[in-house]
Amino acid sequence: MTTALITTESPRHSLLIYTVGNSHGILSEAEIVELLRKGIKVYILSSVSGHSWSTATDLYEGELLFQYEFETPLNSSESITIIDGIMTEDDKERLIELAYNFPDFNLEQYLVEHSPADKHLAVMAGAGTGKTTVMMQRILFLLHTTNVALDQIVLLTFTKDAAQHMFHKLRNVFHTRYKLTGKLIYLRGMEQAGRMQISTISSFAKKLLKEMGAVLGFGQEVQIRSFILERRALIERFLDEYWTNEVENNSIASKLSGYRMYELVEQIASFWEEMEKKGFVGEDVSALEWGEADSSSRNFNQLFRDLFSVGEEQFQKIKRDENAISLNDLTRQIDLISRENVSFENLSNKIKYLFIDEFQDTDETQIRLAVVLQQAFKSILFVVGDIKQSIYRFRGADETAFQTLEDRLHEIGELLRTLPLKKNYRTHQAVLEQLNLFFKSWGDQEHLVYSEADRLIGMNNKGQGELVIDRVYLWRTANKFIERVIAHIRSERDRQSGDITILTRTNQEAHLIKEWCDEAGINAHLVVGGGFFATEAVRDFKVLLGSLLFINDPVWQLSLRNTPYCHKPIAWTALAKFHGNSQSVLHLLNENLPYPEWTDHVEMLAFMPVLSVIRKIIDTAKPIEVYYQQQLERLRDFNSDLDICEREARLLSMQYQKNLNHLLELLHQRFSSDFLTPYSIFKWLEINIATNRDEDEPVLTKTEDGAQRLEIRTVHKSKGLEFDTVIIPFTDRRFWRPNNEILFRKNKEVEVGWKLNRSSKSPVYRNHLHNDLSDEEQTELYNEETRLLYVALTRCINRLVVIQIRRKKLSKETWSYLLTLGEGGDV
Ligand SMILES: Nc1ncnc2c1ncn2[C@@H]1O[C@H](COP(=O)(O)OP(=O)(O)OP(=O)(O)O)[C@@H](O)[C@H]1O
Repeated sequence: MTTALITTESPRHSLLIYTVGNSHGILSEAEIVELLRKGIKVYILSSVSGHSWSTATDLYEGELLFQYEFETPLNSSESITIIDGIMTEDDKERLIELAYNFPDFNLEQYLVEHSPADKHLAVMAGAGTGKTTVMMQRILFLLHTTNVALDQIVLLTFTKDAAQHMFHKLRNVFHTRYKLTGKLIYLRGMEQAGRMQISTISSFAKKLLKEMGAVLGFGQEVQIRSFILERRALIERFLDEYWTNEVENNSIASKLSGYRMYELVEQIASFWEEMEKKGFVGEDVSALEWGEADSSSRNFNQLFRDLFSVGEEQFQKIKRDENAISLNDLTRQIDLISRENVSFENLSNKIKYLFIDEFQDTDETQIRLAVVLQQAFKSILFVVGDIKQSIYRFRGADETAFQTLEDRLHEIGELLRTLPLKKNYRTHQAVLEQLNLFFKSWGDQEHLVYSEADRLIGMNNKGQGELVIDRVYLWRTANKFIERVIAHIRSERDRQSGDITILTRTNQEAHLIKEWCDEAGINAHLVVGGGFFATEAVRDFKVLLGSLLFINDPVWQLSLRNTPYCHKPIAWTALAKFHGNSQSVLHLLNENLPYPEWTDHVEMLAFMPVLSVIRKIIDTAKPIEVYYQQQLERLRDFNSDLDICEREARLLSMQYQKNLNHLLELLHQRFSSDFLTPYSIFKWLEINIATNRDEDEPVLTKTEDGAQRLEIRTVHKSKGLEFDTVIIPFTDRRFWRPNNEILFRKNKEVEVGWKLNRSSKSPVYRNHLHNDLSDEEQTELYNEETRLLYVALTRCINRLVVIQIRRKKLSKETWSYLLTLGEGGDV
């Protein structure tokens, strides 16, 4: 038994008491409350019943600060006291034994959170088991028990969304703690969270590179660019020369098999990008092994071998000359810096603790980056993830991330301990029980790395949970299916006020659902990656700029009259009588200004900075209010319930405003110069609308909209999140494999398999290695689809609605088929 003398002063982070003789241990209730008020966690496991706690402890219970469990009978007869997780091996063994008797006490989480501060730790655990939650608690543990400052902790994750989510979670943790304790350390935490290094791995690498780039020949102001055009130009030049020589030799041109130049350029560019995503850059590319090919494909094989090796060399040179690198090889560049044995000493921030969430999605170079940083700063690593949720294979991640990290650390004499978590706090027990059956069947069939140890133990039994599998036998018409999906959405909305999310595999499916919802007058928010520049707020803003620039162009002026920057819209039909006479149209438009001060604002552009004029226009035209009215009118055509229409219109206009603010923020970031003109903004917008698929739409937070949210997301965009109700509508779409593909296998050297197939009617070209790698790829693809479905199903808290489409002959390559496996394969 630990005989530490407990005073209310001694614990810095937590106190765990197993008590035999008295219901609340060696401290009085008042002393316990005093500890809680200081932000010290208290766990009391008691074998004596009868203590009813005053309401003072209630506050702390829901916030993971206080836990009291009472259970009988117990074998263990001696009391235990553990302060800040420090315990002897003996205590630990007894605690493990005890934990069997206290199922609501989460020993696994306790051990992760309190693991010694100087040890690397990997937490590999299934969905909803509290990986992110325990990461936040771990940060508190470190703040309480070591002298680390928040800016010495780096938190990395994989997507911008997840980074934002993590930031909000951490701020919330500090906020709650501050509310409960009033302690300054938490208030400071809230303030500092904004300055902490919480980011995606690539933006973190970008920052490092800016500081360290000189070593690799990059200047301080190194740029990160996509280089799409430069790379294409390189390919074109290479093909031109290749083509010319070969035509002179009268050989290859005819054998490049009907491909047009631009098609080939496109294809080669996309293969090149794939290589980069998988981390093959510079010398790696010249060292790739292309093997042999049949006579019909031999020329392509040779072309690729030659082109990539020469092209990559030239590409590297361009990047250096331009003092820029491409996004995909960011972490790799850092890796190169480390190989130059550069000291990281001069970096502005030291990294004492490096946390990485969603670790299963890191690729090999990123793992090396973690190891490089560990070595450079002697950082302690804390990585969490779930290989069953590894869904970024296309970016180079695979299921081996944890093992690779362990191996790399081992090589430099560091030890990575792995701990599991098993209790799932997210999904209602009733739903989870059935989900476990699916997961087990996929594990049995080796589609998922899953064993009995991965079985999730459901802790959520609040309210009612339900898994609805709506088995739909092939619908004769598409309309019937749409009706069914919409009926589900409506009925879930009527049922409860929690968030509802519709999850799809692809962006295209998400857009389809959005269209169906729009047509049915249901306001649903589409959250797919990179949609920002396609939003109404951005398009309307472009029209505004166009009409400021082209003041005598009736098309722009008329378009403006149909945006919320105009108070009285003019219908296109009103112009019919002018029979296309642009002067007359312009005359009419000038008589109907968008709003009274419009002409003054146009004139201001001559002497005021453009962004100030735009601000004035927004303040005067009040596009958000106009947009609200427009939406309200539109919605009333669908729905007679005014309250509902007003609510939906309010949500839509809040989103519009959020997008507009985001755009203005981007403009400020992008254009800091005084010489900014409307034309430069216009051009920038035009390019981004046409090409930018990376910028995400900012999402309304729960507190902002305060109402039930209905969202449509791809599964990739749902990573790390949870929703009261999840609806999964498309389950019969066949897993998709591209016609053209490039595959890699790492043996002694890296082997490349490629396949070209323009359409189902054209011939297939491939090298022999592609034949070898193709089956493996098929299995990988299947397994990744299974993992994607695993992520989708595990996002739900209470209700899960899956529309399972069945046909007489159901393709095995569908989610529907995977779902039948869980029911014993009844297809
Ligand atoms: N000990 C706990 N007690 C109560 N609720 C908890 C506990 N741990 C986690 N939770 C809750 O369980 C839910 C899932 O937690 P979290 O998001 O941290 O899991 P995760 O393992 O990161 O999930 P995923 O991998 O699926 O994204 C959250 O709502 C969280 O607040």
